[in-house]
Amino acid sequence: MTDAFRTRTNVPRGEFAFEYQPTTDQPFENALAKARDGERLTVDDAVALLTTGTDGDGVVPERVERVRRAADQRRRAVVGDEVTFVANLNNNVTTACDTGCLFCNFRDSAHTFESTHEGRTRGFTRPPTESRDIVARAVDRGISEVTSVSGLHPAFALNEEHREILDPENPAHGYRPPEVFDVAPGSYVEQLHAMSVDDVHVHSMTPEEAQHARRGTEWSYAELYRTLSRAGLDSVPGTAAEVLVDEVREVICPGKIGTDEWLTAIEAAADVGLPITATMMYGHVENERHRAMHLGRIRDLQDRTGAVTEFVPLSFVHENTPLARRGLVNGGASDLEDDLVIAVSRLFLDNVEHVQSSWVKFGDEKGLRMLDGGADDFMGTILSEEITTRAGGGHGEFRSFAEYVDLITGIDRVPVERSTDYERRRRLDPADPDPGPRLGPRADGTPLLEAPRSNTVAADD
Ligand SMILES: C[S@@+](CC[C@H](N)C(=O)[O-])C[C@H]1O[C@@H](n2cnc3c(N)ncnc32)[C@H](O)[C@@H]1O
Ligand SMILES: Nc1c(NC[C@H](O)[C@H](O)[C@H](O)CO)[nH]c(=O)[nH]c1=O
Ligand SMILES: N[C@@H](Cc1ccc(O)cc1)C(=O)O
Ligand code: SF4
Repeated sequence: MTDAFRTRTNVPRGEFAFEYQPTTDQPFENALAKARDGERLTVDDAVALLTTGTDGDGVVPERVERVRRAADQRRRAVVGDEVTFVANLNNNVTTACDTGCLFCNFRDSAHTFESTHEGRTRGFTRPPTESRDIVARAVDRGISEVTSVSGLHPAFALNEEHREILDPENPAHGYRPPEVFDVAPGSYVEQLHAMSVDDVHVHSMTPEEAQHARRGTEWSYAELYRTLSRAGLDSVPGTAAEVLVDEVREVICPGKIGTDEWLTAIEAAADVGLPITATMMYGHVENERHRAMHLGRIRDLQDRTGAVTEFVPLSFVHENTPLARRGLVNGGASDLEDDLVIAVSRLFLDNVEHVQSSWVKFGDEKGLRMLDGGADDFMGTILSEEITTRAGGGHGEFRSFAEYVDLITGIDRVPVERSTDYERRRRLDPADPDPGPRLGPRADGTPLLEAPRSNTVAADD
C-alpha cells in the first residue's frame, strides 16, 4: 500500500513486538466482511480492523469510515436509535494515593495530607459526613446514581475489623492510621453507607480499590464484595483496567494489580450479583494488538458472567500526566484512532449491549460523532469532574438534561434517561419544558439546571 492514502496516528508501533500484524489488505477486508455478516471476530480480526490493514505507521481514513458504517449498522440492530444517559453525580472521596500510575494526575502523594506536612495539600479528602451531605443534595436535585472512585488513601480500611489487622509497621500493608492525617476518609463501609441516600444507586469500588480494601488479609474478593454490597454498594466500575496486557501495565501502572487479578476481582463482584462495567484506557504506549487483546479479555469475561452493562473506551488525556512530563508520550489517540476504538468495540463485543461515548474525554462534537459510529450511551450529568480535568481535559463537569435533549435530538436520535443498570428507561419528550430527571429516588421532574462549581459543600448552605 502507498503512504499517500494513510493518515498518521499516535500509535507507537515500534515499542513492543507485534505478534501478528497484517501485511496485505486482505485480512482487513475479510474481517470487515465477517463483521458485517454478524460473525464473531477473532483478536487477529480486531487487529486488522484497528490498523485498517496497514503494517507501517498510520491508518487509511476511507477504511476507518467503512468500519464506522458497519458499527453504526450493528448499533442500530442491537439497540435501535435511542441514546441513553444517566442522572448521576461523581463524588470521589479522596485524591491521596501512592500507587503512582504514570497516566494519572488525579492523585496526590499521601504525605502531603499528613498533619505534620508543611503547607496545604492540593488534594482533598471528604469524610463520610461530607459525602453524605453532597450526595443528599444531589439526590434532592434528582440524580439516580452516585459514582465514587478514589485514591488509595493509606488510612482507608474496609471496616473496623480490617483496621485491627492492618499494621502501620508492616510496609506491605501501606497503612497509616487516621490520626496522622488532617482529614480521615473513614472506612469503605462507612463511605458506602453514607452515600446510600434513599434508593440512590451507588457505583463504586473498582478492582484496584477492592484490592486496597482487603490488603494484608486472606479475604477473597467475593467475601469482600459481599460485605461492600451489604454496606450499600450497588454496582462496580470496571476502571483500573487500563489495558489488560501486563507488558503495557508494567510501563504505565507498575504499582497496580495485574491483568489476572483484575479479572478475578471483577468476576467475583459479578458472582455475588453486582452489575459491572468494563473500560479500556487507550492512547498512550500501547499498540493495536494490545487494544485487540484487551477487547478479547472483556468479551471472555462477559461470556463467563453476563454482568457487563456497558463498555467505556476512555481516551487518554495526556497533558499534565507523568507519562507526558517524562517524555514517554507526546499526545493521546488521534481522532481516527478514537473512531476505530469505538467502532471495533461495538463490532467485537457482540455480547455487550452498550458502548459509551464519553463527552468528558471527547468533548461534545467528537462525543456526538461516536454515537454515529458504534456508541449508543452518552454517559451522565456527573455534576463534578476531577480525573480528566486534572489531567488537562477541558470539556466541562456537567451536562444538563436540557443540553442532553438538544444534543441528542440534534443528531436525529431519541434521548432516554436510564438507570445505571439500563433496566429503567424513560424517553424524553423534546417538547417537555421540564425534561427531568425523573428516575432518581427524589426526582420530581424539576430540571437539573445548574451545577455547583464543585461538589464541595458551599459555606452558606
Ligand atoms: C483515577 S482512577 C480512581 C480509582 C482508583 N484509584 C483506581 O485506580 O481504580 C480511575 C480511572 O480513571 C482513569 N484515568 C485516570 N487518569 C486518566 C487520564 N489521564 N486519561 C484518561 N483516563 C484516566 C483510569 O482508567 C483509572 O483507572
Ligand atoms: N466515561 C466517563 C464516565 N462514565 C461513567 C458514567 O458517568 C456512569 O457512571 C456509568 O455509565 C454507569 O451508569 N464517568 C466519568 O466521570 N468520566 C468519564 O469519562
Ligand atoms: N473513572 C473514569 C470514568 C468511569 C467511571 C465509572 C465507570 O463505570 C466507567 C468510567 C474516569 O473519569 O476516567
Ligand atoms: S489511577 Fe487510581 S491507583 Fe493509580 S495513581 Fe491514580 S488514583 Fe492511584
